[in-house]
Amino acid sequence: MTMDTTATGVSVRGLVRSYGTRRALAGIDLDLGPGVTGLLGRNGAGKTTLLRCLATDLEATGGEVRVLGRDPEQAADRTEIRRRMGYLPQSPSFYPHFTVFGLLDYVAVLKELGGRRERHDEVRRAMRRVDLYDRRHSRVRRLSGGMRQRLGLASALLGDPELLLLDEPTIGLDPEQRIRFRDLVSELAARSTVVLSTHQIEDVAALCRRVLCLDAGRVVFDGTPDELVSRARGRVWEQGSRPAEGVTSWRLADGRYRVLVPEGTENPDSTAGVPVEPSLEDAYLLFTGAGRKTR
Ligand SMILES: Nc1ncnc2c1ncn2[C@@H]1O[C@H](COP(=O)(O)OP(=O)(O)OP(=O)(O)O)[C@@H](O)[C@H]1O
Repeated sequence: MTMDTTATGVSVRGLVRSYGTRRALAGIDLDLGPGVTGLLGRNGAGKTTLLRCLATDLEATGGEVRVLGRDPEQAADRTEIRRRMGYLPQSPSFYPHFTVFGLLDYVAVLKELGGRRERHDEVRRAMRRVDLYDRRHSRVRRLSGGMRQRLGLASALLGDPELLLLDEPTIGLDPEQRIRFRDLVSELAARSTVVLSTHQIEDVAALCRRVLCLDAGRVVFDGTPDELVSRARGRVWEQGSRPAEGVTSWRLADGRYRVLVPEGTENPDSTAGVPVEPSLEDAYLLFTGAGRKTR
């Protein structure tokens, strides 16, 4: 595969990242452009590690990475990437004594967002976008968990980034804020590349044109949400009796069992039930390694 080094999006070839002897990313090839791409996978699959490599927060152990056409291994390119990218880490940490406005202004200074007036306008815009304008004078330590998450999002949105990397962005948001978030990201994705790591299937269904399923540091599915569901057809069953050990299944309200049959295997109880139309959640569970032991 040749490398796409155009100035938009992300291009990755053979990306490996190890922590000591543990391989968190085991050879990833990717090209990402405008729109929202959902990064799915169970705990430990490598999602955060991949986002951190793209965000210039972690160096690759092997392979090649280009972000907005730049090479994160070069100091000048790294600075340029950081200026043009927004990153919401999994557990954003803030200076607790800063006010909401003060903190965002500080980030805006680091991002070199214009002169004082222009910068303050941008900070106000970011606060309004995440509905924190009324709390602009509040100290960070006095915000609720969901408000802190929104503050992290506002900081990622500063300067209308060309690339937005969001690690589990809707954790702790109430339903109203979650809908607001979707609206905002969907609007941004019309012109920017957005990568969203999440366990929230509803967010994937609402936002993502493309999904990547990671399992043990590899991409095991790359396609649209509809294609993910199609691939699960014939692999989701409902049956009256409890399935055999070792198969992922759960009891439904009517006492029947929903059973997931992984690719390459057959339902051992096929006479006890019938295949049913898979949901996106079924497909997600099937292609992110449900039922196997965590590493
Ligand atoms: N700083 C670290 N030091 C050592 N190992 C790490 C470190 N960060 C992650 N790992 C390991 O790398 C693997 C991938 O972790 P990563 O955080 O990328 O997964 P994830 O898909 O984001 O998981 P989650 O859904 O739980 O956030 C895991 O096996 C994890 O234990």
